[in-house]
Amino acid sequence: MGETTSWTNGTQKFVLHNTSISDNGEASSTVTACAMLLDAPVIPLLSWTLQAHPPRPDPPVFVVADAGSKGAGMFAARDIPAGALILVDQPIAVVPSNVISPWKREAFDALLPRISRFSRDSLLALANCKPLSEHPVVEGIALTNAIQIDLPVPLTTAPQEYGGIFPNVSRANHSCGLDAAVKWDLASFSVTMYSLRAVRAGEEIHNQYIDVLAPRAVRRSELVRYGFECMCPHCDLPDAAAVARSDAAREELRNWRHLHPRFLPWSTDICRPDDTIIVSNLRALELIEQEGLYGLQVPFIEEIAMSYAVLGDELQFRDWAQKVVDLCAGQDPERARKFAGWIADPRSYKQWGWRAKQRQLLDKQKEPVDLDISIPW
Ligand SMILES: C[S@@+](CC[C@H](N)C(=O)[O-])C[C@H]1O[C@@H](n2cnc3c(N)ncnc32)[C@H](O)[C@@H]1O
Repeated sequence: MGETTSWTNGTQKFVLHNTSISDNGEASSTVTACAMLLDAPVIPLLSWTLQAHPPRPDPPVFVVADAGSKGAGMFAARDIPAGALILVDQPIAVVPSNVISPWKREAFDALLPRISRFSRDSLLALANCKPLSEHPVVEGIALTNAIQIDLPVPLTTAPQEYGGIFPNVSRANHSCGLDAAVKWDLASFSVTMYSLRAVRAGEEIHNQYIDVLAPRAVRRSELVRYGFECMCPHCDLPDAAAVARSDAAREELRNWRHLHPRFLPWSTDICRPDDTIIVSNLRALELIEQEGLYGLQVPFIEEIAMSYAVLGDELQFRDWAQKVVDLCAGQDPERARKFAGWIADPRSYKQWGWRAKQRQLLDKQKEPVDLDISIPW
Protein backbone atom coordinates (compact mmCIF):
# COMPACT_ATOMS: atom_id res chain seq x y z
CA MET A 1 0.00 0.00 0.00
CA GLY A 2 1.24 3.46 -0.73
CA GLU A 3 -0.21 6.92 -0.39
CA THR A 4 1.55 9.63 -2.32
CA THR A 5 -1.09 12.17 -3.06
CA SER A 6 -4.46 13.20 -1.75
CA TRP A 7 -7.22 15.50 -2.91
CA THR A 8 -10.07 16.96 -0.90
CA ASN A 9 -13.66 17.41 -1.95
CA GLY A 10 -15.65 19.11 0.81
CA THR A 11 -15.24 16.85 3.81
CA GLN A 12 -13.95 13.97 1.71
CA LYS A 13 -10.26 13.22 1.32
CA PHE A 14 -9.44 11.00 -1.65
CA VAL A 15 -6.15 9.13 -1.60
CA LEU A 16 -4.33 6.92 -4.07
CA HIS A 17 -4.17 3.37 -2.85
CA ASN A 18 -2.29 0.42 -4.30
CA THR A 19 -3.61 -3.04 -3.80
CA SER A 20 -2.55 -6.58 -4.57
CA ILE A 21 -6.03 -7.89 -5.37
CA SER A 22 -5.07 -9.09 -8.81
CA ASP A 23 -4.01 -12.66 -9.50
CA ASN A 24 -0.42 -11.88 -10.43
CA GLY A 25 0.12 -10.56 -6.90
CA GLU A 26 2.20 -7.69 -8.23
CA ALA A 27 1.93 -4.88 -5.70
CA SER A 28 4.25 -2.50 -3.95
CA SER A 29 3.94 1.04 -2.72
CA THR A 30 4.80 2.27 -6.21
CA VAL A 31 3.29 -0.21 -8.63
CA THR A 32 0.32 -2.56 -8.56
CA ALA A 33 -2.04 -4.53 -10.78
CA CYS A 34 -4.92 -2.42 -9.45
CA ALA A 35 -4.68 1.19 -8.35
CA MET A 36 -7.54 2.95 -6.62
CA LEU A 37 -8.61 6.46 -5.75
CA LEU A 38 -10.59 6.12 -2.53
CA ASP A 39 -12.23 8.19 0.14
CA ALA A 40 -9.65 7.72 2.96
CA PRO A 41 -12.01 6.13 5.57
CA VAL A 42 -12.81 3.30 3.13
CA ILE A 43 -9.25 1.99 3.09
CA PRO A 44 -9.14 0.42 6.58
CA LEU A 45 -12.51 -1.21 5.86
CA LEU A 46 -11.22 -3.15 2.89
CA SER A 47 -10.29 -6.62 3.98
CA TRP A 48 -7.43 -7.96 1.93
CA THR A 49 -7.93 -11.50 3.10
CA LEU A 50 -9.79 -12.07 -0.11
CA GLN A 51 -12.12 -14.99 -0.62
CA ALA A 52 -11.46 -17.11 -3.67
CA HIS A 53 -13.46 -16.18 -6.73
CA PRO A 54 -15.00 -18.99 -8.81
CA PRO A 55 -12.41 -20.70 -11.03
CA ARG A 56 -12.21 -19.10 -14.47
CA PRO A 57 -13.65 -21.29 -17.24
CA ASP A 58 -10.74 -23.08 -18.84
CA PRO A 59 -10.51 -22.92 -21.81
CA PRO A 60 -12.21 -19.50 -21.93
CA VAL A 61 -15.78 -19.51 -23.24
CA PHE A 62 -15.53 -16.07 -24.84
CA VAL A 63 -13.27 -14.29 -27.30
CA VAL A 64 -12.83 -10.58 -27.92
CA ALA A 65 -13.25 -9.91 -31.63
CA ASP A 66 -14.24 -7.25 -34.12
CA ALA A 67 -17.87 -6.17 -33.69
CA GLY A 68 -18.01 -3.87 -36.72
CA SER A 69 -19.13 -0.32 -36.03
CA LYS A 70 -19.22 -1.09 -32.28
CA GLY A 71 -15.44 -1.57 -32.14
CA ALA A 72 -14.41 -4.74 -30.34
CA GLY A 73 -16.99 -7.00 -28.71
CA MET A 74 -17.32 -10.17 -26.68
CA PHE A 75 -18.40 -13.35 -28.47
CA ALA A 76 -19.15 -16.90 -27.34
CA ALA A 77 -16.21 -19.17 -28.19
CA ARG A 78 -18.53 -22.19 -27.96
CA ASP A 79 -22.13 -22.97 -27.08
CA ILE A 80 -22.83 -21.69 -23.58
CA PRO A 81 -25.83 -23.06 -21.66
CA ALA A 82 -28.13 -20.76 -19.66
CA GLY A 83 -26.81 -19.93 -16.20
CA ALA A 84 -23.16 -20.71 -17.04
CA LEU A 85 -20.14 -18.74 -15.87
CA ILE A 86 -18.67 -16.74 -18.75
CA LEU A 87 -15.84 -14.90 -17.02
CA VAL A 88 -14.29 -13.72 -13.78
CA ASP A 89 -12.61 -10.34 -13.89
CA GLN A 90 -10.75 -8.13 -11.43
CA PRO A 91 -10.34 -4.36 -11.77
CA ILE A 92 -7.27 -2.56 -13.02
CA ALA A 93 -8.42 0.69 -11.49
CA VAL A 94 -11.13 1.89 -9.12
CA VAL A 95 -12.29 5.50 -9.28
CA PRO A 96 -15.00 7.53 -7.55
CA SER A 97 -18.10 8.23 -9.65
CA ASN A 98 -20.09 11.46 -9.57
CA VAL A 99 -17.23 13.55 -8.23
CA ILE A 100 -17.23 16.97 -9.81
CA SER A 101 -13.99 18.62 -8.76
CA PRO A 102 -11.33 20.47 -10.71
CA TRP A 103 -8.69 18.01 -9.47
CA LYS A 104 -10.54 14.94 -10.74
CA ARG A 105 -8.63 14.66 -14.02
CA GLU A 106 -5.24 15.07 -12.40
CA ALA A 107 -6.12 12.50 -9.72
CA PHE A 108 -7.41 9.97 -12.28
CA ASP A 109 -4.28 10.30 -14.41
CA ALA A 110 -2.12 9.95 -11.29
CA LEU A 111 -3.31 6.33 -11.17
CA LEU A 112 -1.54 5.45 -14.42
CA PRO A 113 2.10 5.38 -13.27
CA ARG A 114 1.02 3.25 -10.31
CA ILE A 115 -0.43 0.48 -12.47
CA SER A 116 1.93 -2.32 -13.49
CA ARG A 117 2.90 -2.36 -17.13
CA PHE A 118 0.76 -5.34 -18.10
CA SER A 119 -2.35 -3.91 -16.45
CA ARG A 120 -1.61 -0.44 -17.81
CA ASP A 121 -1.43 -1.80 -21.36
CA SER A 122 -4.79 -3.52 -20.84
CA LEU A 123 -6.31 -0.32 -19.49
CA LEU A 124 -5.02 1.86 -22.31
CA ALA A 125 -6.25 -0.67 -24.89
CA LEU A 126 -9.86 -0.18 -23.76
CA ALA A 127 -12.31 1.91 -25.76
CA ASN A 128 -12.54 5.62 -25.07
CA CYS A 129 -15.62 7.41 -26.39
CA LYS A 130 -14.53 10.81 -25.04
CA PRO A 131 -12.27 13.25 -26.91
CA LEU A 132 -8.87 13.63 -25.21
CA SER A 133 -9.19 17.37 -25.57
CA GLU A 134 -12.13 17.29 -23.15
CA HIS A 135 -11.33 14.34 -20.90
CA PRO A 136 -7.81 13.15 -20.01
CA VAL A 137 -7.21 9.53 -20.85
CA VAL A 138 -8.10 7.72 -17.59
CA GLU A 139 -11.23 9.80 -17.12
CA GLY A 140 -12.33 9.08 -20.71
CA ILE A 141 -11.68 5.35 -20.28
CA ALA A 142 -13.52 5.38 -16.93
CA LEU A 143 -16.52 7.19 -18.44
CA THR A 144 -16.64 4.63 -21.27
CA ASN A 145 -16.01 1.44 -19.33
CA ALA A 146 -16.42 1.75 -15.55
CA ILE A 147 -18.85 -0.64 -13.91
CA GLN A 148 -20.44 0.36 -10.63
CA ILE A 149 -18.97 -1.56 -7.68
CA ASP A 150 -19.96 -1.40 -4.03
CA LEU A 151 -17.23 -0.75 -1.49
CA PRO A 152 -17.71 -0.68 2.29
CA VAL A 153 -19.45 2.46 3.54
CA PRO A 154 -17.71 4.19 6.49
CA LEU A 155 -20.10 5.16 9.29
CA THR A 156 -18.60 8.61 9.50
CA THR A 157 -18.88 9.76 5.89
CA ALA A 158 -21.55 9.97 3.21
CA PRO A 159 -21.77 6.97 0.86
CA GLN A 160 -19.65 7.39 -2.24
CA GLU A 161 -20.19 5.52 -5.51
CA TYR A 162 -17.24 3.87 -7.23
CA GLY A 163 -16.58 2.48 -10.68
CA GLY A 164 -14.21 -0.35 -11.51
CA ILE A 165 -12.35 -0.55 -14.82
CA PHE A 166 -12.04 -4.20 -15.84
CA PRO A 167 -9.91 -5.59 -18.66
CA ASN A 168 -12.33 -8.24 -19.98
CA VAL A 169 -15.90 -7.50 -19.00
CA SER A 170 -15.45 -3.96 -20.39
CA ARG A 171 -15.33 -5.52 -23.85
CA ALA A 172 -19.02 -6.39 -23.73
CA ASN A 173 -21.07 -4.04 -25.88
CA HIS A 174 -24.48 -2.82 -24.81
CA SER A 175 -27.78 -4.44 -25.75
CA CYS A 176 -31.28 -3.49 -24.61
CA GLY A 177 -31.97 -7.20 -24.13
CA LEU A 178 -30.53 -9.14 -21.21
CA ASP A 179 -28.44 -12.12 -22.32
CA ALA A 180 -25.77 -12.00 -19.62
CA ALA A 181 -25.57 -10.65 -16.09
CA VAL A 182 -22.61 -9.05 -14.36
CA LYS A 183 -22.30 -9.36 -10.59
CA TRP A 184 -19.78 -7.65 -8.31
CA ASP A 185 -18.48 -9.53 -5.29
CA LEU A 186 -16.61 -7.43 -2.73
CA ALA A 187 -15.34 -10.48 -0.82
CA SER A 188 -13.28 -11.68 -3.80
CA PHE A 189 -12.96 -8.20 -5.34
CA SER A 190 -14.14 -9.53 -8.66
CA VAL A 191 -17.02 -9.45 -11.10
CA THR A 192 -18.51 -12.55 -12.59
CA MET A 193 -20.54 -12.69 -15.78
CA TYR A 194 -23.18 -15.39 -16.25
CA SER A 195 -25.31 -16.29 -19.26
CA LEU A 196 -29.03 -15.68 -18.78
CA ARG A 197 -30.04 -17.86 -21.73
CA ALA A 198 -28.33 -20.39 -23.96
CA VAL A 199 -25.83 -18.54 -26.19
CA ARG A 200 -24.68 -20.16 -29.43
CA ALA A 201 -21.01 -20.25 -30.45
CA GLY A 202 -20.17 -17.03 -32.31
CA GLU A 203 -23.09 -15.05 -30.84
CA GLU A 204 -22.25 -11.71 -29.26
CA ILE A 205 -22.48 -11.49 -25.46
CA HIS A 206 -23.73 -8.17 -24.09
CA ASN A 207 -23.88 -6.11 -20.96
CA GLN A 208 -26.42 -3.37 -20.14
CA TYR A 209 -25.16 0.15 -19.61
CA ILE A 210 -28.53 1.67 -18.67
CA ASP A 211 -32.00 0.78 -17.37
CA VAL A 212 -33.34 -1.46 -20.13
CA LEU A 213 -36.95 -1.22 -18.91
CA ALA A 214 -37.05 2.46 -19.85
CA PRO A 215 -38.82 3.37 -23.14
CA ARG A 216 -36.72 3.21 -26.30
CA ALA A 217 -36.46 7.02 -26.63
CA VAL A 218 -35.18 7.37 -23.05
CA ARG A 219 -32.68 4.52 -23.51
CA ARG A 220 -31.35 6.11 -26.66
CA SER A 221 -30.93 9.51 -25.04
CA GLU A 222 -29.07 7.94 -22.10
CA LEU A 223 -26.71 6.06 -24.38
CA VAL A 224 -25.57 9.33 -25.97
CA ARG A 225 -23.01 9.61 -23.17
CA TYR A 226 -21.40 6.43 -24.48
CA GLY A 227 -21.19 7.99 -27.92
CA PHE A 228 -23.48 5.70 -29.92
CA GLU A 229 -27.01 5.27 -31.17
CA CYS A 230 -28.26 1.86 -30.13
CA MET A 231 -29.13 -0.35 -33.08
CA CYS A 232 -29.57 -3.55 -31.09
CA PRO A 233 -32.45 -5.77 -32.29
CA HIS A 234 -34.64 -4.35 -29.52
CA CYS A 235 -34.13 -0.77 -30.73
CA ASP A 236 -33.91 -1.36 -34.46
CA LEU A 237 -37.69 -1.67 -34.91
CA PRO A 238 -39.59 -1.34 -38.21
CA ASP A 239 -42.22 1.25 -37.27
CA ALA A 240 -43.88 3.32 -34.54
CA ALA A 241 -46.33 0.49 -33.77
CA ALA A 242 -43.43 -1.88 -33.00
CA VAL A 243 -41.82 0.74 -30.75
CA ALA A 244 -45.12 1.28 -28.89
CA ARG A 245 -45.54 -2.48 -28.43
CA SER A 246 -42.01 -2.85 -27.07
CA ASP A 247 -42.33 0.18 -24.75
CA ALA A 248 -45.66 -1.13 -23.44
CA ALA A 249 -44.19 -4.57 -22.72
CA ARG A 250 -41.26 -3.07 -20.80
CA GLU A 251 -43.55 -0.72 -18.89
CA GLU A 252 -45.79 -3.65 -17.94
CA LEU A 253 -42.78 -5.67 -16.74
CA ARG A 254 -41.48 -2.71 -14.76
CA ASN A 255 -44.84 -2.30 -12.98
CA TRP A 256 -45.66 -5.99 -12.83
CA ARG A 257 -46.03 -6.21 -9.05
CA HIS A 258 -48.54 -3.35 -9.03
CA LEU A 259 -50.58 -4.61 -11.96
CA HIS A 260 -50.86 -8.34 -11.42
CA PRO A 261 -52.12 -10.70 -8.72
CA ARG A 262 -49.61 -11.62 -6.05
CA PHE A 263 -48.55 -15.11 -5.11
CA LEU A 264 -48.91 -14.95 -1.32
CA PRO A 265 -52.55 -13.80 -1.05
CA TRP A 266 -53.51 -16.19 -3.88
CA SER A 267 -51.80 -19.15 -2.25
CA THR A 268 -54.17 -19.04 0.74
CA ASP A 269 -57.32 -17.78 -0.99
CA ILE A 270 -59.28 -20.73 -2.24
CA CYS A 271 -61.94 -18.47 -3.78
CA ARG A 272 -59.53 -17.44 -6.53
CA PRO A 273 -58.99 -19.69 -9.55
CA ASP A 274 -56.13 -22.20 -9.23
CA ASP A 275 -54.33 -20.97 -12.34
CA THR A 276 -54.34 -17.22 -11.54
CA ILE A 277 -50.64 -16.90 -10.74
CA ILE A 278 -49.50 -19.40 -13.36
CA VAL A 279 -51.36 -17.60 -16.16
CA SER A 280 -50.08 -14.23 -14.99
CA ASN A 281 -46.45 -15.37 -14.75
CA LEU A 282 -46.62 -17.14 -18.11
CA ARG A 283 -47.63 -13.80 -19.62
CA ALA A 284 -44.60 -12.16 -17.99
CA LEU A 285 -42.37 -14.86 -19.50
CA GLU A 286 -43.94 -14.22 -22.91
CA LEU A 287 -43.14 -10.49 -22.63
CA ILE A 288 -39.60 -11.32 -21.45
CA GLU A 289 -39.11 -13.59 -24.48
CA GLN A 290 -40.55 -10.93 -26.82
CA GLU A 291 -38.15 -8.30 -25.47
CA GLY A 292 -35.14 -10.60 -24.93
CA LEU A 293 -35.02 -9.61 -21.26
CA TYR A 294 -33.94 -13.02 -20.03
CA GLY A 295 -32.38 -11.66 -16.85
CA LEU A 296 -35.85 -10.97 -15.48
CA GLN A 297 -37.24 -14.47 -15.76
CA VAL A 298 -36.16 -16.16 -12.50
CA PRO A 299 -38.74 -14.64 -10.10
CA PHE A 300 -41.56 -15.49 -12.53
CA ILE A 301 -40.35 -19.06 -13.09
CA GLU A 302 -39.95 -19.36 -9.34
CA GLU A 303 -43.57 -18.29 -8.72
CA ILE A 304 -44.85 -20.77 -11.30
CA ALA A 305 -42.90 -23.54 -9.54
CA MET A 306 -44.27 -22.47 -6.16
CA SER A 307 -47.81 -22.29 -7.54
CA TYR A 308 -47.54 -25.89 -8.68
CA ALA A 309 -46.18 -26.74 -5.22
CA VAL A 310 -49.24 -25.20 -3.55
CA LEU A 311 -51.41 -27.08 -6.05
CA GLY A 312 -49.54 -30.30 -5.24
CA ASP A 313 -48.70 -30.95 -8.92
CA GLU A 314 -45.42 -32.83 -8.58
CA LEU A 315 -44.61 -33.25 -12.28
CA GLN A 316 -45.03 -29.58 -13.16
CA PHE A 317 -43.38 -28.47 -9.93
CA ARG A 318 -40.22 -30.47 -10.65
CA ASP A 319 -40.10 -29.18 -14.21
CA TRP A 320 -40.30 -25.48 -13.25
CA ALA A 321 -38.18 -25.82 -10.12
CA GLN A 322 -35.44 -27.42 -12.23
CA LYS A 323 -35.41 -24.32 -14.45
CA VAL A 324 -34.75 -22.20 -11.33
CA VAL A 325 -31.92 -24.55 -10.32
CA ASP A 326 -30.34 -24.40 -13.79
CA LEU A 327 -30.55 -20.60 -14.04
CA CYS A 328 -29.35 -19.93 -10.49
CA ALA A 329 -26.68 -22.61 -10.01
CA GLY A 330 -23.86 -20.18 -10.75
CA GLN A 331 -25.00 -16.74 -9.74
CA ASP A 332 -27.43 -17.51 -6.91
CA PRO A 333 -26.34 -20.88 -5.50
CA GLU A 334 -28.36 -20.49 -2.32
CA ARG A 335 -31.60 -20.20 -4.26
CA ALA A 336 -30.56 -23.11 -6.48
CA ARG A 337 -29.87 -25.26 -3.39
CA LYS A 338 -33.26 -24.39 -1.87
CA PHE A 339 -35.13 -25.46 -5.01
CA ALA A 340 -32.94 -28.55 -5.46
CA GLY A 341 -33.92 -29.57 -1.91
CA TRP A 342 -37.62 -29.20 -2.76
CA ILE A 343 -37.17 -31.17 -5.98
CA ALA A 344 -35.62 -34.00 -3.95
CA ASP A 345 -38.51 -33.91 -1.46
CA PRO A 346 -41.44 -31.78 -2.72
CA ARG A 347 -43.40 -32.37 0.48
CA SER A 348 -40.75 -30.51 2.44
CA TYR A 349 -42.17 -27.35 0.81
CA LYS A 350 -44.17 -25.83 3.67
CA GLN A 351 -47.40 -25.26 1.75
CA TRP A 352 -47.13 -28.36 -0.41
CA GLY A 353 -50.57 -29.21 -1.87
CA TRP A 354 -52.41 -26.74 0.41
CA ARG A 355 -54.88 -25.66 -2.25
CA ALA A 356 -55.49 -29.25 -3.38
CA LYS A 357 -56.29 -30.26 0.22
CA GLN A 358 -58.62 -27.28 0.67
CA ARG A 359 -60.46 -28.16 -2.54
CA GLN A 360 -60.91 -31.75 -1.37
CA LEU A 361 -62.36 -30.53 1.93
CA LEU A 362 -64.64 -28.14 0.10
CA ASP A 363 -65.85 -30.90 -2.24
CA LYS A 364 -66.54 -33.11 0.77
CA GLN A 365 -68.67 -30.42 2.32
CA LYS A 366 -70.59 -30.11 -0.92
CA GLU A 367 -71.41 -33.85 -0.99
CA PRO A 368 -75.14 -34.43 -0.48
CA VAL A 369 -75.85 -35.19 3.15
CA ASP A 370 -77.93 -38.30 3.76
CA LEU A 371 -80.91 -36.62 5.43
CA ASP A 372 -84.04 -38.52 6.26
CA ILE A 373 -86.64 -36.23 4.84
CA SER A 374 -89.44 -38.79 4.55
CA ILE A 375 -92.75 -37.53 5.67
CA PRO A 376 -93.74 -39.38 8.83
CA TRP A 377 -97.32 -40.24 7.88
C1 LIG B 1 -17.49 -0.57 -22.67
S1 LIG B 1 -17.05 -0.26 -24.31
C2 LIG B 1 -17.50 -1.76 -25.08
C3 LIG B 1 -16.37 -2.39 -25.83
C4 LIG B 1 -15.88 -1.59 -26.99
N1 LIG B 1 -16.71 -1.79 -28.16
C5 LIG B 1 -14.42 -1.88 -27.31
O1 LIG B 1 -14.07 -1.78 -28.50
O2 LIG B 1 -13.67 -2.16 -26.40
C6 LIG B 1 -18.28 0.89 -24.74
C7 LIG B 1 -18.16 1.45 -26.12
O3 LIG B 1 -18.43 0.45 -27.10
C8 LIG B 1 -19.27 0.96 -28.14
N2 LIG B 1 -20.58 0.29 -28.06
C9 LIG B 1 -21.04 -0.46 -27.02
N3 LIG B 1 -22.24 -0.94 -27.29
C10 LIG B 1 -22.60 -0.48 -28.50
C11 LIG B 1 -23.77 -0.64 -29.33
N4 LIG B 1 -24.81 -1.37 -28.93
N5 LIG B 1 -23.78 -0.02 -30.53
C12 LIG B 1 -22.73 0.72 -30.93
N6 LIG B 1 -21.59 0.90 -30.20
C13 LIG B 1 -21.53 0.31 -29.00
C14 LIG B 1 -19.39 2.45 -27.89
O4 LIG B 1 -18.39 3.09 -28.59
C15 LIG B 1 -19.16 2.55 -26.39
O5 LIG B 1 -18.67 3.81 -26.02
